Amino acid sequence: MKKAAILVAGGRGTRMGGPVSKQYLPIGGKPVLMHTLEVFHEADPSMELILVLPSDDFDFWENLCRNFSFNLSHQVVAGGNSRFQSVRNGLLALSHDVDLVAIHDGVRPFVKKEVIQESFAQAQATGSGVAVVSLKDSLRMLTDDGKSFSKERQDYRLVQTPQTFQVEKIKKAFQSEEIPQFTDDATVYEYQGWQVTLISGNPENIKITTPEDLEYADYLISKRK
Ligand SMILES: Nc1ccn([C@@H]2O[C@H](COP(=O)(O)OP(=O)(O)OP(=O)(O)O)[C@@H](O)[C@H]2O)c(=O)n1
Ligand SMILES: C[C@](O)(CO)[C@H](O)COP(=O)(O)O
Repeated sequence: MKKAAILVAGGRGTRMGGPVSKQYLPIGGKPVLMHTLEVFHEADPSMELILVLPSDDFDFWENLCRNFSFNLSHQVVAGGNSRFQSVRNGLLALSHDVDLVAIHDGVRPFVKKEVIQESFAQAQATGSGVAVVSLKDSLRMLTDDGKSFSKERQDYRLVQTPQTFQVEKIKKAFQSEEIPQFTDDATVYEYQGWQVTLISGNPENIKITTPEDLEYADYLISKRK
């Protein structure tokens, strides 16, 4: 089974702020995206790697790779105006012989290679493998009249990436017209009437979104050394 990964990094990181988009910021002395590409390569060195970036950033990324002597082979593809569109562009760039594809946020560098491997195993067996984690806090639902009521937290999961699929099915799913509910790839897949398979993610696989996340990312990297 030939595998590929699409790492989406076509966003602008508005919640992080700052002059440089978050996917290029250094953690542990190296840009976030280089960590993410490396863990996918470690999970399976034969995996095809596709990196989706804003087209304005192509030269910037090439220079970063040169400055960091980053030689891991990958294909760069132009992103779209939404995450959905960036994923769709990545899917269109896959080689024709790829059977399974992991879709992953480029700004989640702390995914464990075992989670990536399990997501591929489940996708091969069932069509999909979507990383989720349990909630640690209690949960409340807000009502229109300004009140709230508690919900059973064991009935819910927080959804991460990777979200891995059989290529034929996820390509078909992404032919749908985009709707606001498509905040992740599992939702696009499910919209076809197909059930997704959940796998256990790793809790430290955070989506680096705000400046506090970057501080936590630095802490996680420092613990590895
Ligand atoms: N048009 C877009 C928007 C988002 N993404 C990617 O989807 C992932 C998750 O999105 P998010 O964390 O929201 O990133 P941004 O859109 O960059 O952040 P913000 O919403 O704060 O602007 C990121 O790796 C981001 O680069 C993308 O590939 N193309
Ligand atoms: C795909 C995702 O990371 C799963 O949790 C999430 O839905 C992305 O949301 P965002 O609003 O694009 O950051």
